[in-house]
Amino acid sequence: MLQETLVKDWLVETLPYEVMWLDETGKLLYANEKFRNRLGYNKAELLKLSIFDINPTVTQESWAKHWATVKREQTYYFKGSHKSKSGKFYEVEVFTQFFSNNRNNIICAIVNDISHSSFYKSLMDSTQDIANVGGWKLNLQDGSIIATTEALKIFNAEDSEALTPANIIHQFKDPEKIKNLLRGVMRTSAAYDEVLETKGHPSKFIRAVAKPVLKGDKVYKIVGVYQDITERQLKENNLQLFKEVIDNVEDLIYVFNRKGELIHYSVSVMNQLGYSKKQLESITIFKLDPTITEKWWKEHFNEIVDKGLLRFEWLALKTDGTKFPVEISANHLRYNGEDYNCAVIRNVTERKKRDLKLYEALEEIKSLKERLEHENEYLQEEISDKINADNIVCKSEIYSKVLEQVHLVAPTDTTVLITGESGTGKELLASAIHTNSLGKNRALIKVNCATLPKELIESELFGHKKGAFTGAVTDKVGKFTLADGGTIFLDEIGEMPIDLQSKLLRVLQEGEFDELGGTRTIKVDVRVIAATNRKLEDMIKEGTFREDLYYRLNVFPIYNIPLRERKEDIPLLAQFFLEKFSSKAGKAFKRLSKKTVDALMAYNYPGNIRELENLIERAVIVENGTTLNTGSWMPTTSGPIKTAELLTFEEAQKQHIIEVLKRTDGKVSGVNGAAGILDMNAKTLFAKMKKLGIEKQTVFKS
Ligand SMILES: Nc1ncnc2c1ncn2[C@@H]1O[C@H](COP(=O)(O)OP(=O)(O)OP(=O)(O)O)[C@@H](O)[C@H]1O
Repeated sequence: MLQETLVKDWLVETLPYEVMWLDETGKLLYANEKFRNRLGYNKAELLKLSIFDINPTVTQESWAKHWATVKREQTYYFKGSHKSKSGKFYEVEVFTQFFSNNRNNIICAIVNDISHSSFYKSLMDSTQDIANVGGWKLNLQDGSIIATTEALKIFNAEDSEALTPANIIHQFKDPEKIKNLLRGVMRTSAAYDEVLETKGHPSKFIRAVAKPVLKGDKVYKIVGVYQDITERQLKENNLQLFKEVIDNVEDLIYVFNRKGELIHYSVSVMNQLGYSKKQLESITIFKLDPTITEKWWKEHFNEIVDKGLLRFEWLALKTDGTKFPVEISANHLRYNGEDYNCAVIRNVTERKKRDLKLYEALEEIKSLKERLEHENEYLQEEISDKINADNIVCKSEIYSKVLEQVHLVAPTDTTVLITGESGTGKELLASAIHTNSLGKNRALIKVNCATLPKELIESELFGHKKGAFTGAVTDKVGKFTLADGGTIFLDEIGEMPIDLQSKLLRVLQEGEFDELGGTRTIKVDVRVIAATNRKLEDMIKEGTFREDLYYRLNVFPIYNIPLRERKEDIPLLAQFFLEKFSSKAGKAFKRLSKKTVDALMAYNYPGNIRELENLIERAVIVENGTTLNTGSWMPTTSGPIKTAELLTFEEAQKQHIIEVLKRTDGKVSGVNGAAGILDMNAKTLFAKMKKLGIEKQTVFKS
């Protein structure tokens, strides 16, 4: 029997369950080792305890009820919580059995700690783990709290005790808030569901949910959940940040669906267009802009879906009816199988204003350019006004008077004698007289008396018959015959040999002459224009020019003024030559710089207009650009002419020719010859040299 008791004791002690025996008063009669270990008591301590120590939620009243139930049912199963010696609670399932022996009644309870073991528990744990959710239950009767592992993990707590209201509030950044929430649920059964931020770095965002469990109208327990939503919250915070960024950008951002319904918009839409949040709640593109038709929207939407992105300009409409220019980037968005048009709209009013200003500035530049062109045209016109039909440039009053004389005498058949320095334009005046004369349709026959050898002048002027002199192999028609009915221009008349002068006088007086080597007298009706740079009066005195011829020629004298005496003409003449030679040389010159004009004006031009003409021709060759600037081509400015330095024109010509010949080593014609440099016909230069007594020996002697 004893043996049997021992075996039973041994069996109970080694059972894999916690076992305890209780009497009717709730006193512990026995507890096996497992039970003692779980609660943390030794055998002696344990035998002093009652059920009220082990489960503080049990009252005398509830124990009596429980006793009665177990007695009646004999076996009874329930779940509850036990408190260890250290004060920690843990959940248990209890199988109770009622024993009655010789009026000794006991309850034998087999207790199973289910806080860690059950399948459901582990399922719940992993669910909690995945969802970062931890549960807790606070018993308001005894202040005991049970919390799941996940709940402990969220707060880095070792045991449930850390989650009691007194402990938990200090975990949060705003302890007052959680305190109030807990107070609310305890006192007024107010459930809560809040997101609270914990202390610490980094902090956590915890969703705290709690509900009262009522017994009658009294809050008996609070069950709650903590959920770590830090990650989600941060995402939400970021999203919120993005949203704020979007809302705070200047651009308007709209998202429309295919139907044209406004799905999302930035706050700027309200600010800039004047809408309220409510007005935008269920608005469509058609209300936002009544100019948009359903058909247009459909096509536009499809185009965006097709191309992915469309950029265009538009006028945004404000609620007050005013419009402003915008630039729209419409993007295709595909989300959850739906197409959206996300439009970013930029107010371009300022840019447009700038564009307008730019446009206006451009227009102004254009009109200035046109004005300049007109001015240029005007200048051109002015020049062409000054260049008359005879290609004579004239601005000066003094020269205008000369031209007046030209026009006065031109339509008459009066003989004209044009005098003036070389290069002043005597030949040009002769042409002008001719082109304004009645015989203008006939050619102007020109004879340069200086270029012809003396012995040939007669035949040149009057013609000859074959055999008239040695070398006269054919008949030759003279220039007077050619000029019959028209005009003959006798240039350098001062070079006319004295013995021919009487023959010329006869033509002038009687309109007839005898053909050289012929028998007949030829009658002609010729208008004579003669020119000379020599002082004929002096020649008369010297006996080299017939006085009667002089008077016959000098019926209508025109004195051509040297350029230095009509400097006002220089700018126009220079411009005229610049254009003439520029187009001839294929250059781009359009104008002369002021400096160039000033320098040209400062020069005295012993060679007169011809010298200016040659100067510009040279400049056009050596320079480039559109504006002619001064350069090496410019002659050194001649200062005021001192009387003592003044040479006679002939002497000046002689010295100049000698100077040139020295440089060409006496070469007169051909490449690099003096005639080329002096811009003269070689024959003329030979004649001139002869006349001036220049011989090669003279050149190399000096
Ligand atoms: N007023 C002018 N406007 C434009 N060109 C002119 C003017 N006067 C002269 N010229 C030009 O100057 C150059 C010299 O003129 P022109 O040959 O008529 O002078 P000239 O007095 O006859 O000279 P020379 O006595 O040496 O024969 C010519 O090319 C001529 O076209």
